[in-house]
Amino acid sequence: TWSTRPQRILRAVQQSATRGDPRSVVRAIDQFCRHKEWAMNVGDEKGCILDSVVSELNPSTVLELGTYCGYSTVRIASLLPPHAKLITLEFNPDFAAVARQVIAWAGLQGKVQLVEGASGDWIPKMKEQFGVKTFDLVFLDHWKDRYLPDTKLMEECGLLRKGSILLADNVICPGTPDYLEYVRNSPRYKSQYFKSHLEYTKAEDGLEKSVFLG
Ligand SMILES: O=C(NC/C=C/[C@H]1OC[C@H](O)[C@@H]1O)c1cc([N+](=O)[O-])cc(O)c1O
Ligand SMILES: [Mg+2]
Repeated sequence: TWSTRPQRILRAVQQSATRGDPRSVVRAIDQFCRHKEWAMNVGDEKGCILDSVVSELNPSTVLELGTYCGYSTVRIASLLPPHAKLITLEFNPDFAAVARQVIAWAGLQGKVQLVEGASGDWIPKMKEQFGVKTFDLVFLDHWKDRYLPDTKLMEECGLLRKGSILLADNVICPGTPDYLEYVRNSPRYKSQYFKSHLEYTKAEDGLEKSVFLG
């Protein structure tokens, strides 16, 4: 087929969602992924858990690791207070190109900084490049074997403060066993598992919410 799945997701947004209406963008992607082609967005079920964590925390600084098509970027950014900022890292340039357009369709480009590149390269540069002190919330949804090394890197770079929240997708499916073991057994975190399902399927998955204790 001539297009890629992210490009077909973007087309679905442009055909079915209203410019400037984040909820219609989220709905268009969920409809497409539920009825046309599965894709690795956090999805509507886990997305509601994500929404409740963001709304309760009301964060000023958010880091998302793994943008993909921008689905969770739009969900998070649409709930942020006026001066809050969301930095989202994406390694794959084709995903990043689609995500920029999805975020723009939702009218959220003013709240979102999409950075292309590897999380391991960018995390040490967050302070100098983006004037970030610490993150109130980090949403981990990138390569599953990068969750643990990147969490340790964020600790080492002083990007987490007492009360910072890590919210991790896919801790059951595809699974992040080394990360789970770390945040559940480290005295520096208080962890909680939110049981759910793999996006658009009946398979079990869930989100792990971990508070950094400093
Ligand atoms: O690999 C997943 N996410 C990591 C994405 C990795 C790709 O996007 C970031 C990087 O550019 C890489 O090319 C994933 C996979 C499944 N899955 O069911 O296979 C479900 C999910 O929710 C996922 O986030
Ligand atoms: Mg995921």
